[in-house]
Amino acid sequence: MKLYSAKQIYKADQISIKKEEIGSNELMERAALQLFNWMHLRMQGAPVKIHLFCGIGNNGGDGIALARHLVDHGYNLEVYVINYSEKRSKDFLINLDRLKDRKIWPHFMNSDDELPAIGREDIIVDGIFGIGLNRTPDDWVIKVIQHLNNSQAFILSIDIPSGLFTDQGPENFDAIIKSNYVLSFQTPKLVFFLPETGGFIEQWEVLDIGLDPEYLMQTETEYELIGKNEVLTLYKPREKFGHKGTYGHSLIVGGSYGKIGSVCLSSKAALCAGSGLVTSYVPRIGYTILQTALPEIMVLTDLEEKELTEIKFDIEPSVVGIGMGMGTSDVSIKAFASFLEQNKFPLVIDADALNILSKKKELLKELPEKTILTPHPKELERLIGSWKDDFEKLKKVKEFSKKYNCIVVVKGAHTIVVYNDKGYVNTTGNPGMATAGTGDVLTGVITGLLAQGYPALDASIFGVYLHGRSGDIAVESTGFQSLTASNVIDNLANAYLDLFKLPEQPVTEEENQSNQ
Ligand SMILES: NC(=O)C1=CN([C@@H]2O[C@H](COP(=O)(O)OP(=O)(O)OC[C@H]3O[C@@H](n4cnc5c(N)ncnc54)[C@H](OP(=O)(O)O)[C@@H]3O)[C@@H](O)[C@H]2O)[C@@H](O)CC1
Ligand SMILES: Nc1ncnc2c1ncn2[C@@H]1O[C@H](COP(=O)(O)OP(=O)(O)O)[C@@H](O)[C@H]1O
Ligand SMILES: [K+]
Repeated sequence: MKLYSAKQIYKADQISIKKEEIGSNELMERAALQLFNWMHLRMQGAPVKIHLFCGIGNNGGDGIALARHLVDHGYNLEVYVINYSEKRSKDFLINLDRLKDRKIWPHFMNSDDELPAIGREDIIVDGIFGIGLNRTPDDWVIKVIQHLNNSQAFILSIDIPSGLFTDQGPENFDAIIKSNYVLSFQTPKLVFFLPETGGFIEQWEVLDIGLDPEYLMQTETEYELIGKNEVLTLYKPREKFGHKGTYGHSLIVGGSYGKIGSVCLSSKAALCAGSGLVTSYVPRIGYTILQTALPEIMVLTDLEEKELTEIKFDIEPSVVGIGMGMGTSDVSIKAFASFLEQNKFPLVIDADALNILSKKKELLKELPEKTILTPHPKELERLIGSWKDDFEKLKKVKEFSKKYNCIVVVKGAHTIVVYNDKGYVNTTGNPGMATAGTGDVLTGVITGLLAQGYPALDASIFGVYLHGRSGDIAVESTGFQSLTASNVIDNLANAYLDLFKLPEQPVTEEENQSNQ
């Protein structure tokens, strides 16, 4: 699913109005009806108190139009207009008049007005600011927003939590509504998925207001949201006459005294992702451990007992996944540097190998094209330097990707795979995965996919999705706290099977009767 920018949404808006020969207030009416239907389906006329807070732009207009439908259906409603500007939008005014025709007078709130009492069992609808926010709200509006956040009532936001910019980082985190549910028009917004701002959205859903499909389809976006539909097109089925050679040979290089487990995890993950063969390359101390833990895997060892001192092998792997548990001692740095200088195989680079690249940036030019780097936030910071907000971070990652022609997997709750100017935002995974070794598993999965012939970008996007989906299936039986990296590997099989499971279909009346 494409993630459109505010500018693109406004454009879609204009094109739809022109093509369909409708007024902009008709589009607002569609939005309001969708909002109303969503609420009405769930509330079924319940007499819960609804506090509807509107701004004076089109987000507020949506709110005022929604108010009319709620009143027409007998809901228990209080409407407030936050008067933060004199410039009321045309469609806001049209809808305000329609509401007044029904003898409903909103409370117009200015900077000195007392804030209304809100019960924790009430519902707040937030239509203060939408995608038109272009500066931090005034202090008194921030106080209103804080008042709503502190009320503990359920907050339903129209389009986007008020106070959140659509395409830039926040300047003041106190100025943002903490939404329990966001009903977003036509497209979710990128900020819903970024670490700094994602916490302001508990759940979201898209409401289709019928913006011009042709424009939406033809328009390229900087970011795409990756779910099952997107990865299904990447999946490569196995061939009847395929053999283990067809599915490639992964070489996993890493480990040091006390950190051989990381190589076990990556190696097993590569195997379970479908790599035909897997060899692990470790210091000698790892030999017995790997041979005992993973009988399917071949093992090569360094001459040194406890750390890697030379990365040399006489096999021809399809891909090398390198760095987990490797350490950054002087000898291992040297080993990695001379490996890179001679290497001709595709690479997936993780953990200490990333830290070495950060220390010795001159090595970056040795990376083969489309090398995949999988940094967690700290590793990323070492690699590209610090950032002021998530948008600057992504900008820097894109520059880095272009400069070194590499793919950067920015790990997090919503991992973003970045290549050149484009970002792919993952939707699978859960907080149970914030546990030791899940990153090693990801490196193994991506390496295993590359070995099978997936192009590097596809392997990264699909690998991140599968890894998260395995974690989601695993957590159903482990719970968040007890999920381990091994559980993620054990469920890779289920994640693959899940790709082809159809969503549960609603049971029809006849089927229901014939089952009785
Ligand atoms: N195509 C779609 O998806 C459809 C979208 N629709 C809805 O429209 C919403 C966007 O509406 P919008 O453009 O009128 O902007 P909105 O967010 O209501 O802000 C209002 C105005 O406030 C101002 N302003 C900004 N920051 C400020 C600040 N800090 N403090 C004070 N003032 C500030 C700024 O004006 P300025 O003062 O800069 O001239 C801005 O224009 C969208 O989210 C959706 O709900 C639907 O109706 C149907 C179709
Ligand atoms: N809250 C979360 N939601 C979803 N995925 C998460 C969350 N926290 C961590 N993960 C995933 O778990 C993995 C952790 O990787 P990393 O920090 O490198 O762990 P390690 O170094 O222990 O292997 C990443 O793939 C990350 O996306
Ligand atoms: K809003």
